[in-house]
Amino acid sequence: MHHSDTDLIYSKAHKQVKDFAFDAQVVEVFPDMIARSVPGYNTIIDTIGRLSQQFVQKNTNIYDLGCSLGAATLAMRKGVNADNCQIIGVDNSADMVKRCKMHVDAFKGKTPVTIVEGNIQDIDINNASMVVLNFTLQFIEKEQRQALLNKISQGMLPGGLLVLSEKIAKGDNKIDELLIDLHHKFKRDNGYSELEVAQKRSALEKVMLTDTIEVHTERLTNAGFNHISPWFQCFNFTSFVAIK
Ligand SMILES: Nc1ncnc2c1ncn2[C@@H]1O[C@H](C[S@+](CC[C@H]([NH3+])C(=O)[O-])CC(=O)[O-])[C@@H](O)[C@H]1O
Ligand SMILES: O=C(O)C(=O)Cc1ccccc1
Repeated sequence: MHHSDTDLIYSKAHKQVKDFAFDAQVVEVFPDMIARSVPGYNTIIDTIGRLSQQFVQKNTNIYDLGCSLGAATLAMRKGVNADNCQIIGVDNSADMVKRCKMHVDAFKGKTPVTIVEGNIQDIDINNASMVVLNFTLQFIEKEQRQALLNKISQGMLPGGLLVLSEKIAKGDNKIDELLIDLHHKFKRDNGYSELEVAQKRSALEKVMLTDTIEVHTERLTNAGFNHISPWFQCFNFTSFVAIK
């Protein structure tokens, strides 16, 4: 197992910082990278587990879209009490999927899990009582986000729950500067250097585009969710619940 490896990807100066990608190098250090980079990540994963106890209905499907190494999948497999359910985790990074399958196989649970390599925009969503988009929508082209949420909503049952976690923007320059600065200080406190923070920021610039809480709420409303609210925010990281 390599999941305690330290993220040193941006520790040396790069002549040119390439766009961020979920390749083998990132997969190797991903648990360390995400825990040191996303404030509240462990709280959000634990809460997804708790929500699965409450919202998953018997004889239904549960989706973890952009599952990476399966942290939310494993939290839900622990949490689900309902009978005859299955969890489907999807990721389009072959390196992630390979390692995710190892994580899933390393533990046992009564709810079966299938990890699929694919684009979440192409897969079929049906009979779903819970869907997780934990920091995944932010990597989808902005013009394609509404269509994806519509498809998810159409595959969900009444009373079903979507958890949507995203890095957000406030649309107020002063506040955005403050929240980004707090996030960078958080990363500095977790051992990243100024250089690492700066190079990661430029690697993400073109591939991870943020929306405001208002834009996310409007999209979820348009997609047909009936009850929508942020339930978590730390700096510029927010998680929403949306109930069908
Ligand atoms: N179109 C796509 N189709 C499928 N997968 C995609 C797509 N675009 C990006 N991904 C995948 O979405 C994941 C985003 S990480 C999610 C963390 C996880 N949810 C966690 O709870 O630990 C978030 C982050 O690193 O900030 C990566 O594994 C990508 O390969
Ligand atoms: O590292 C950052 O600055 C982030 O915004 C979060 C993140 C975490 C892991 C992969 C990509 C982005």
